[in-house]
Amino acid sequence: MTSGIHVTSEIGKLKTVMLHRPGKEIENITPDYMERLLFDDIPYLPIAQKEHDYFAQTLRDQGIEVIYFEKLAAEALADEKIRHEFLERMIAESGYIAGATKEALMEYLGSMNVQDMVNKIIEGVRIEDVEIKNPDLQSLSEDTDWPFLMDPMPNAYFTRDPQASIGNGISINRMTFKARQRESLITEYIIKYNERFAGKVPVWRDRNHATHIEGGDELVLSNHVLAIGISQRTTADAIQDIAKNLFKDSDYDTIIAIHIPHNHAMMHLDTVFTMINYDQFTVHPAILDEDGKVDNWVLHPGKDGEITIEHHTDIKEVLKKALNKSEIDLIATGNGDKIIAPREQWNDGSNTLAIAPGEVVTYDRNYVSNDLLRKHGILVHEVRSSELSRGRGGPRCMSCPIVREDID
Ligand SMILES: NC(=O)NCCC[C@H](N)C(=O)O
Repeated sequence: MTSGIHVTSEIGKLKTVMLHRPGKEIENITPDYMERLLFDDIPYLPIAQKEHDYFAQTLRDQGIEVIYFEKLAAEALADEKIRHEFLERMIAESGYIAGATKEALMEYLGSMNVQDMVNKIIEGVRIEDVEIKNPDLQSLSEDTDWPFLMDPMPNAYFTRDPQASIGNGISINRMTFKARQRESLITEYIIKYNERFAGKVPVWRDRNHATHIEGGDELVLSNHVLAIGISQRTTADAIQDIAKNLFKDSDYDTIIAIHIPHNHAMMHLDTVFTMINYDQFTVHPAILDEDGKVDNWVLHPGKDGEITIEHHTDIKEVLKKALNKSEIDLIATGNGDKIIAPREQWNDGSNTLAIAPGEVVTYDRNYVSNDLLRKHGILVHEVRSSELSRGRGGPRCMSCPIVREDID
């Protein structure tokens, strides 16, 4: 076991990764709740789990240590006092700060063994799960059209987003939609109390903010350069805020903020742009204009804690300069075809997980993009994707690197 976090690139040999195996939370999605829960369809859980196990095994077969979010959480919450404090906060963030429902939830979840408690919180608590002994006005007037006292977290298998490993530290994210906001409370406890991380991981930005940032937008291009999407999920002011902290306390001195369309299909930068080698990236053509340009701003530390901001549109030139490369190979999703590119992007054809320079894990269904990657010299490990892809995230979204080897 390696302690702490060490991620100084998107592509350094992956040593340890955090996943979450989808559980019963997936079966708490119905057509009426899909939009609120950020799904477009209902995955078939047994197959989704099989596909996820295949993904985890593909990583293990490459010598990567796989650790699980839900297990790290249970370990972090072993102490009764910490567990009590966590439950109070989790229940408060689920809508019950005080009163009969809060007390009933405390009793119900507090009486479980810690792993069952964590799993149940992720799964969601239904109204009939809990007995409210002395009902109060809040519990009596509860909206019974909504079946949950505590909403399920079906997006928990996208471990990329609630946090992001950057250097030896982490950003614990204030997420945009209510459906995902409580996921990063679990991260907060893992980082604070799991002995693997406790006291060893600087938090570059915590979740106590009104402005939003999500891990799918945070790309670690090198040991001093980040790319961060200005997207549906990450706001420009949150980027400026994390920049201030990173420029002061870390080795990061360059942030390329890339503006992408603000929509569900392209919710994060990593759904349209990923790094797969020292000088190679996947890119969905829809983020570029007809001249291949995209608005981006490069942030650097200025004088007296100020930040300098330069506007650019030529992303190739910006990447060349930031990464000190003479050429950059941008590989178009679906080979840039009008039909294939959006179809494969929708199923995360751009969402590659690099496990070493020039070596990636991708969904098997994006065969045009995968073949193109191979033609560009990339080693591609395909994983199964019929059910997992229904949540709108691919191998990068489903993984949070904890340790990578440094690159030269
Ligand atoms: N990094 C990513 O792009 N993650 C995919 C998240 C999908 C999830 N259904 C969401 O809407 O947040």
